[in-house]
Amino acid sequence: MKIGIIGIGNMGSSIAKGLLGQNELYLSNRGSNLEFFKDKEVYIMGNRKVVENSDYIILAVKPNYYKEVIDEIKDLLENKVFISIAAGFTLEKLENLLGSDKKIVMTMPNTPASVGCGMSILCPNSNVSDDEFSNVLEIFSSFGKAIKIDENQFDAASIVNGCLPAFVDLFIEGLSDGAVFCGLKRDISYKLILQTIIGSAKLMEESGEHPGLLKDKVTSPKGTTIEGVKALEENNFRAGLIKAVEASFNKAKNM
Ligand SMILES: NC(=O)C1=CN([C@@H]2O[C@H](COP(=O)(O)OP(=O)(O)OC[C@H]3O[C@@H](n4cnc5c(N)ncnc54)[C@H](O)[C@@H]3O)[C@@H](O)[C@H]2O)C=CC1
Ligand SMILES: O=C(O)[C@@H]1CCC=N1
Repeated sequence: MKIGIIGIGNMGSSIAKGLLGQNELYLSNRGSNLEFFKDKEVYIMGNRKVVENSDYIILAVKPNYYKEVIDEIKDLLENKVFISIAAGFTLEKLENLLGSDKKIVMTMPNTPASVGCGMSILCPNSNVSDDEFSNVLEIFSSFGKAIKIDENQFDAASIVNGCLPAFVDLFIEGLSDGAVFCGLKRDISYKLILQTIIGSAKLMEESGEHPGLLKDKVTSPKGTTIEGVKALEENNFRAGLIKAVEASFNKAKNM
């Protein structure tokens, strides 16, 4: 496939790395963040040239630059598929900026894409054909898992998808601080916490069991775990998570 990516920062470079080798890749970036790609099989050029050469164009600049870049390239998008990864850009907003006749897929990937372990949600507008959408799914599957999601589910799903890595990072950092407070060496704490989180996620995925049930299997009567669970509840752990998702959701709606 001929794929163009405009904006090679955190997400653009993660996506480009996942796509290396199997596709014709056209990249552009304002500034000089393309060192990694200089000796790779990619074409580096300006924004308009990227669009001219590609069939699928991923716009990976920050949301506040979206309008500026769309104005620069929108006359070149006839019969091409425009792919958004920006927070807060609904299909309606994108159609208003690009034209309602354009082929648009709104998506939300996440940063684990950079290690081939991303999770992406995708939602096409009605101008995108089934074959074109399959190709976009294939593009996003090359750096992790990708699923189609209904437009009315997209806003809430995009918070879980896009913002969650930062929430998980805070969780890990806090757990490590607790372990260090209790005397554990920092590097050992990260090793244990990371493997335990990966293992807990895998256990839940493979067993299909409810998280409450898996928690019950760890908590013995009068044991150590239930003490920690009580402390978490007293400090509004779950209410805090609900509020965090709600706050990010409200922000996305008002961008
Ligand atoms: N960072 C994250 O966790 C996630 C970000 N996103 C979305 O991805 C998009 C990009 O975010 P990041 O990669 O974090 O930003 P970033 O700032 O790391 O990368 C953006 C890149 O675009 C370049 N750029 C700016 N204006 C340009 C222009 N006119 N032409 C060409 N290149 C230009 C910048 O030089 C920079 O390298 C945003 O819309 C964000 O909402 C989506 C999912 C997760
Ligand atoms: O907050 C941000 O800017 C990005 C968008 C989705 C996740 N993080």
